[in-house]
Amino acid sequence: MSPVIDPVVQIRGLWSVFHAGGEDVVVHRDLDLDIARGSLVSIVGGSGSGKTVLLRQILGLATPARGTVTVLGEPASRLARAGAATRVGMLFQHGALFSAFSVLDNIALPLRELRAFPETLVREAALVKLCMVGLSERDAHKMPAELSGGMIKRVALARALIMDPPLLLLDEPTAGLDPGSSDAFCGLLASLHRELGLTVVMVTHDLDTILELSTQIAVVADKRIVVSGPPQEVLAFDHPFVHDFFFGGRGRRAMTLLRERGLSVAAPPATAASAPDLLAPR
Ligand SMILES: Nc1ncnc2c1ncn2[C@@H]1O[C@H](COP(=O)(O)OP(=O)(O)OP(=O)(O)O)[C@@H](O)[C@H]1O
Repeated sequence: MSPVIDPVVQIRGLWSVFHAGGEDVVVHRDLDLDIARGSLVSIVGGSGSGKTVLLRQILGLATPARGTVTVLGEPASRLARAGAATRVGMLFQHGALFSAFSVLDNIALPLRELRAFPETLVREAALVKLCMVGLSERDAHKMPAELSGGMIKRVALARALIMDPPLLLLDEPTAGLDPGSSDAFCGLLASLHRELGLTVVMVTHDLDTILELSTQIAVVADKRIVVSGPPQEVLAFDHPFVHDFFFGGRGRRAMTLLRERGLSVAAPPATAASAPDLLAPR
């Protein structure tokens, strides 16, 4: 893995260990990862491989048993303190909205909690973010129970972005969405990434999303990052997880779908060795 200049996230020698049933469970062993400014990174790996724990380490919500996690030049543990929302926005997989609050109040919450700005400014900022995620002012006073799954994700995204953080973390952003809503949400992420110059890190199993959006893919296997780099490089990497995930049945279907949608993707190869041909240069 070649070092990244000026990384937004830099992880070195990370060990994540939990104590369960009287035993130590090692989830990450000596894991390294660099995330470059402005990249859109998908973290992939098998179920239980430690992807969500890795996001929690980046957020400073989990404590490394060993190693360092540096985010925007500071130890991640500092992010867990007040003011974190100005630096990192997080969309949790089950990041439910507060059901008793309107859409606008849900979005405004992190800003309002600071008690630093007048109410008119808070509401104006929330309205800007509401429109930024493709909702309209008509939606502002709706309650969460009145929203579709795709709208809920958009409101949660607007809330994550309320403080204009340079780094956005997403845990399974398209889980539970129908294919149409999932495509629309991917389109929104792509345009926000482009227009706001955000660094985006997402954990996802959704191959369409990974192949369509990622500038970098990081693969968690064997308790570490076994490969991290541009999609072409990762798809060519010889590892059983990479082979099964990208070239198993699901992977081939995703590649075919993307080709049908006009994304330049060559026919799946017989072996991973010819993977660099799969994706056109981005
Ligand atoms: N607080 C905790 N205490 C004990 N074990 C934990 C804790 N948090 C996570 N784990 C364990 O760490 C391992 C990795 O969990 P994690 O949720 O990161 O996996 P994942 O790769 O995100 O999986 P999935 O794709 O299924 O969501 C699992 O075995 C899980 O049981």
